[in-house]
Amino acid sequence: MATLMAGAMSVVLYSAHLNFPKEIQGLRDWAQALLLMVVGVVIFAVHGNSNILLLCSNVFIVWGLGLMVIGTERFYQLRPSWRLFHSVWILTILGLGYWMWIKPSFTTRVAVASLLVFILHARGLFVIWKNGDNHSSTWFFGSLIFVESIMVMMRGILALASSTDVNLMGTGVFASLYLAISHLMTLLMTVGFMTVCTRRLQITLERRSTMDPLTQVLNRRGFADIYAKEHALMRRESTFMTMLNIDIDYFKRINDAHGHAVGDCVLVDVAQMIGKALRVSDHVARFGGEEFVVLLPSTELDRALHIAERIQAALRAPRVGVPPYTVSIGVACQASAEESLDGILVRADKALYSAKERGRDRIEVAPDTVTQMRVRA
Ligand SMILES: Nc1nc2c(ncn2[C@@H]2O[C@H](COP(=O)(O)OP(=O)(O)OP(=O)(O)O)[C@@H](O)[C@H]2O)c(=O)[nH]1
Repeated sequence: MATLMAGAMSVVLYSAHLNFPKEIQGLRDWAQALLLMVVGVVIFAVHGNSNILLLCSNVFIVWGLGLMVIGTERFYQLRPSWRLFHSVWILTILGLGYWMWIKPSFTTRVAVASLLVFILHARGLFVIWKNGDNHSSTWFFGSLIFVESIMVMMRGILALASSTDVNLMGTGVFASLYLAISHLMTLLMTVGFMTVCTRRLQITLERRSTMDPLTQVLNRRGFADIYAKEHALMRRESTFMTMLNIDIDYFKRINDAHGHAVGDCVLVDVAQMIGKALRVSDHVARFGGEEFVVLLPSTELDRALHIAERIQAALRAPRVGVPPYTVSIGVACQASAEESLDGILVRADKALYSAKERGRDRIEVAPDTVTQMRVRA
């Protein structure tokens, strides 16, 4: 029953894959893996004494477990290890076939199959350990695979010790425990997939709501969140911060002359070039259209002007793939924690307006900035 429910859950995973094919990878493999494992378990339940059906059942289960590893690798944006997948799959068919028909040995067969499955689990665990974040969903997912691998390893060791208890058709204590845990694990594994998937979804949605999709820098909302944090820090440590309001000159002409697609490339270019000119502690956002805002924490006017000049020079330099363009920059420095985001934005905007009025491709400082700095001094 638990296994059949896991099969039903694969539909949920598949529909999540259809909704977020790029953001959450690996879901399709996980959904297919669950279905294959369900098929394998059903065949095992009806195989009676047929070796062919037993082999088919194992092939489906190992196929499913292999796809689970591929899905986990894709989920963490790694290249899928198809070589391992195919090797384990082929070795399962050859190994089981050999010890079923050519040199029949039940315990060797179990030991070999357990080793191959253990290899797949070990790879899955390694991927999660190396790439998973320190979050309860990752721990839960990893723990399930860990328990599964321990069970499989124990079965392999017991088989090597020639214990008859590893026969899953028998009534031994270990066999019953193994079957019960395996069925439960298949169901829990779908829960594990769902928890890490939900976590990834949460991160994706948060990112979508705070990032500009075209340029991949912050949007207005994301910028406001960052500003609030920097503002609190500024109040605590009594430092300065500076805002640059950057606007592309005659952007409409670029769109008109080269088309909207090239205009979009210019916007991406601006975001990238600004990003390169900043420290990791600085923040850049696109406020819509061709207007960008940069927040420079703990930065006084002189240093901010130097950064603004560096950005202008970098953008002025000719580059392949984008038409030449310039930017105007308005600079406003915040020395008082009493001022709000809107306040400093208005001042930076006024400075930008004045740069535009005075001929563009210029940097202008908001007049109140100098007064503020003097008061502060
Ligand atoms: N390609 C592209 N263009 C955009 C986007 N958002 C706004 N625009 C265009 O940006 C142009 C802005 O034009 P204006 O506000 O007149 O400014 P400008 O031509 O840069 O002139 P100045 O700012 O005065 O130097 C408009 O033509 C908008 O259609 C976008 O996401 N992509």
